[in-house]
Amino acid sequence: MRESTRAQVAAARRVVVKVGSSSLTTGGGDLDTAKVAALVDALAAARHAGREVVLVSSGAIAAGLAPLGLRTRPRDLATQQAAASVGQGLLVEQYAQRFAAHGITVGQVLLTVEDVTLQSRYRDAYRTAAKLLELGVLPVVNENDTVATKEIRFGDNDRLAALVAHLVHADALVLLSDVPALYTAHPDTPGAERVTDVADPTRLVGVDVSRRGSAVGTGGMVTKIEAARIATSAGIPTLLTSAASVAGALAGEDVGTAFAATGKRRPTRLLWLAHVSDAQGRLVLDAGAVRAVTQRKASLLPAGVTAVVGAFSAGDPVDLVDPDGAVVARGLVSYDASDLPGMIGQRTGALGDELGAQYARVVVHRDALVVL
Ligand SMILES: Nc1ncnc2c1ncn2[C@@H]1O[C@H](COP(=O)(O)OP(=O)(O)O)[C@@H](O)[C@H]1O
Ligand SMILES: N[C@@H](CCC(=O)OP(=O)(O)O)C(=O)O
Repeated sequence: MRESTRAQVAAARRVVVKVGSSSLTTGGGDLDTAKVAALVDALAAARHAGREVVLVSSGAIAAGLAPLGLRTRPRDLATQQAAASVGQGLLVEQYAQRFAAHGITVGQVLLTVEDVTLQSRYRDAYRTAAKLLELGVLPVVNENDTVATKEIRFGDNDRLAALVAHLVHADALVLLSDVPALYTAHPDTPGAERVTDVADPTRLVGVDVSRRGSAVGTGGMVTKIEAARIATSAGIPTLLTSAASVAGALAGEDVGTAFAATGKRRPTRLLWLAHVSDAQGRLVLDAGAVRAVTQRKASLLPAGVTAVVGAFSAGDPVDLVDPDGAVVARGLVSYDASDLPGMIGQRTGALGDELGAQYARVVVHRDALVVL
């Protein structure tokens, strides 16, 4: 029989643990040092048991509130970035001090979307993380909030954690929040029940995650489910529970919601493309091109495109849709939207003769394309 997801989490040698702002803050939204200490104790015990831990921690904005005299979490991006700039150092200082008391050194890793999407950058990010782990350092990861702009932000750390789990070749992902598990509806709803196991994402039909998360967190359960989907589709078992249950989760106890691994690993860049990016436009494909792209895994050629929708630039993610408008794939387009109308429907050879060799290229290369 296949090992249960909880047993896989318990056996995982390299674990990514993500903790949300809601689990690290006081009712007023400030950093709660007692909560940080409790988390550190549990993770230090895992480390001393010979496991490798990568911590993805939110809380930079929360930690910056008090020093800036802010009473509530700012809504505008610029003030959030300023708060994160002030708070990130304080957050890592907390971790560094607490882990040092257990004889563990931490290293700060701040990532942007590009670090896990551009091939050269994610190799660098992987190398750094691998070296830190080899040196016995516990990486503390957060989004590089101060430089990330709205268009290219993860926004919440749930999806970042799933991509980091993939990046560092983790054996399991543990998502910690302020609720013990995913419930069939918001936990305040009468009759809401714990979802104990999710064999595959189709089992979530009917689970209501529409209510927003806590006042300090971002994304609520929607982004946690999305993170679990990213990780499990890449072969990484995922457990969602409260920060208070982290030790139980790492020991394989019957806590939280366990999401079973459903797929195999694939390049990180393509994971991002499938799950995180916002498509900037659409290319409508004829039936032959749909078959070529989805079944033969071929590149998309100008001859198979019947219409172009949106104002995208070369390099942007676009959706590839079938003649009925259903999204079949997503890819990074090689041309600006304004270049395409003169090319579509034509054979690449003819285009090369007519417009020059640079126009004989594919519209979306198969290496920059993910079938959905
Ligand atoms: N079906 C559900 N099950 C559990 N929690 C839910 C559900 N729907 C909404 N939530 C909310 O999601 C919140 C956790 O998300 P969030 O505040 O973003 O946390 P974090 O800071 O840990 O990322 C919970 O506090 C809860 O209010
Ligand atoms: N990077 C931000 C975290 C964004 C956020 O709020 O994430 P989360 O609490 O995990 O939903 C911070 O450190 O404040």
